[in-house]
Parts: sequence; C-alpha cells; structure tokens
Amino acid sequence: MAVNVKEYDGNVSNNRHNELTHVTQRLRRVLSKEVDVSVGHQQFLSDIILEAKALLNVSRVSVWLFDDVTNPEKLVNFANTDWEGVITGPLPELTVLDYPNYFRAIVNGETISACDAITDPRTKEFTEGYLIPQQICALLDTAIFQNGLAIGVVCCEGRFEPRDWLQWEVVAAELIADCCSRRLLVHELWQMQQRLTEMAFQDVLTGLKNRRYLMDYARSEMSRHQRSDRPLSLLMIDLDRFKLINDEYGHDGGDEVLKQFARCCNELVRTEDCVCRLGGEEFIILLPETEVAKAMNVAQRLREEAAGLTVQYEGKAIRFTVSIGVADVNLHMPFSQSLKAADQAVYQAKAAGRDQIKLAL
Ligand SMILES: Nc1nc2c(ncn2[C@@H]2O[C@H](COP(=O)(O)OP(=O)(O)OP(=O)(O)O)[C@@H](O)[C@H]2O)c(=O)[nH]1
Repeated sequence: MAVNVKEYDGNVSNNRHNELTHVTQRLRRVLSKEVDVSVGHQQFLSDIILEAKALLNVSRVSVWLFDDVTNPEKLVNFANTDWEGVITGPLPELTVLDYPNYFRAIVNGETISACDAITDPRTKEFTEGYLIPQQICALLDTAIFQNGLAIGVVCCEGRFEPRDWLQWEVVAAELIADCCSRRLLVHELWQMQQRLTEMAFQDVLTGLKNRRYLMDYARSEMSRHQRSDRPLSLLMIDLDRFKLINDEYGHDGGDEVLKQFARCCNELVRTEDCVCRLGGEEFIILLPETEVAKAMNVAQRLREEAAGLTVQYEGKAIRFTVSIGVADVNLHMPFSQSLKAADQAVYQAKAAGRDQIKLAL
C-alpha cells in the first residue's frame, strides 16, 4: 500500500497524541470519583465542570436539569463554575417559552457545537438577553441522558470571539455530560438505598426504630459500654389493657394511642437514648451511660406522663396507663437475657395491678 510520507508530520502527530493523553488522564481521574457518595452530587458536578472549564479553555461551564423529563418546561441551573461551591437558595431557570429552539435541540439529544452562537439557529434566541451582554460568542452544549432520555445539559461558553470546536473538544464535552449522568444516577440509587435502609429499621406506624434496629444497636452499645465500663439500662414498656382500647375505640383509635405514646417517649428521653417499638403495644428504651437507679427515675416520669396523657380520637378522649420493667443490661450476657429479665419485670408490674414499675432482679 502506498503511503504518502510527505503528509506525515511526526511532531504534529506526537503533540496531538500527548495532548489527548493528557486530556484523557485528567478525565479518567475525575470519572473515577463518580461513585464516591461521600461527596455530595452537586459538589461533584461543580468539581467536574471546573475540570471541563480548564480542559476546554472556556469562560464558564454550567449544568442544567429539566424540571420534568417527560414534559420539560424549565431547565434549572444545578451547578456553575461561577458559583463558589454549591448554592442552596432558589436556582436560576430557563423556560421553554423563552427558548423553544434550544429546548427542542436538547430534548432531541443534539450536541450543540455552535461556533458562532449568535447565528446558530438553536442558540440565537439567547442573543439580546444573554449572549451580547455576557460577550459570549461560542457555545458547546451536550445533553445529559438517562435511560435514553435527555434529562439536562452541560453548557460550555466561550467569550469574545467565535470558535471552531475541535473534534476532541466535542468528545470531551460529551464524556463530561455522560459522567454527570452517571453521577446523578448514583445519587438516585444511593438515596433509594438510604430510604430502604431507613425503612428496614423503622416501625411504620410510629416512626420509631424497630426490633431489628434495637438488636443491632444493642450489640454495638454493649461492646462500647464494655470497653468504657459504663452502665447501660433498659426499660420495657407495655400499654395496659390495650385490647380493651382497641375494642372500645377500634383499631385506628388504638393506633392513634400508639403514635402519641411513641411521641411522648421521644420527647421525654435524651437524644442519645434509643426508643424502639418491639411490636404490638410493647416498647423498649435503651439508656446508654445510665445506671439502673436513674433508669427507674426515667421510668417513673414516663409512667406519670402516660397516665396524664389524653389522646383525642374522633371526638373521644382516650386515657391509658403503662407497666414498665427496668433492667440493668448485663454486658457479659447476650442482650436477649436482659430483654427476658425486663419482660419478667413487666409481668410482675401487670400482676401487681398495672400502672406500675418493677425492677428486674
Ligand atoms: N391498634 C393496634 N393494636 C395492636 C397493634 N399490635 C397489636 N395490637 C393489639 O394489642 C392488643 C394486646 O393485647 P394483650 O396482649 O391481650 O394485652 P393487653 O390488652 O394490653 O393487656 P395487658 O398487657 O395484660 O395489660 C391485642 O388486641 C393486639 O391486637 C397495632 O399495631 N395497632
């Protein structure tokens, strides 16, 4: 095969190769952080567009997201190299009514490499209000996709004179938009996972922690208290004659009592105390750094609070009492043993006439 050696310029080729290697190295380093959720997603997008700004040698880069992917009416500015860090107040917006051609192009997923933004049919609608006052001449805007749909856009703005966008610049801008897309997806998945974890450890009715959480939490608190040699106490609380409440006011009336009692427990104890609903009308409060005599005082306050509480339900006033078992958590036995001891104390409180507190022996 004939090779036209005259057209081959080793220096040009080497320079271009070095330039591209440099570009891809920088991009790959940024891309590697896209699954790191320890950095907020808005912060990540701000970091990556700062990188894009330097890489593409432009005056500003911003990320805009559609308000509604299936029927977009607005693009909301989510990150901007002109901002210092992230902003929490109302974010700037562009509307489809003001910029219909631009919106159409982005929704279609076009990459707008406008060498002269004032004449490009997709961007000239920005001329009076934005391009001329800001002296912006060239735009390189690439859609951010998710599941095949455009969900937003990364905008790169060049000032002062029109500019022919090089092919690698377009590719680099598209890579950055794809990276934004993946980071936004990671954020969504992470939020979903957070929510699922929360749900797995939460009692749906009262919003308190559930039995699963209690068992995990107790295990870690026990080892922490063993190390520090500090006391750990627990209250087991059982609502008295709850079946009668359900019978008289209905299941929903009973639920209302459980919810209000849960709120009452939360208000009464310290933030570091762990309030859980074990199930039914049974609650546990784990009291870190608390010896049993102090736990008895907490139990006494809680018993009095419950006895004084009136739950309003469908125009009726529901009153109730609680029986409480108090136990010193034995740090050298399985937690289930301490639960059993507290349960026996509750049983004694019930046997003694209810609305009582008993200390587990
Ligand atoms: N409303 C409501 N009731 C519940 C829930 N979970 C359990 N219960 C009811 O709580 C009642 C508990 O009744 P029992 O175990 O007989 O105890 P009690 O009536 O409180 O009597 P003592 O414990 O002996 O004072 C049952 O009727 C359960 O159906 C719930 O989530 N909501």
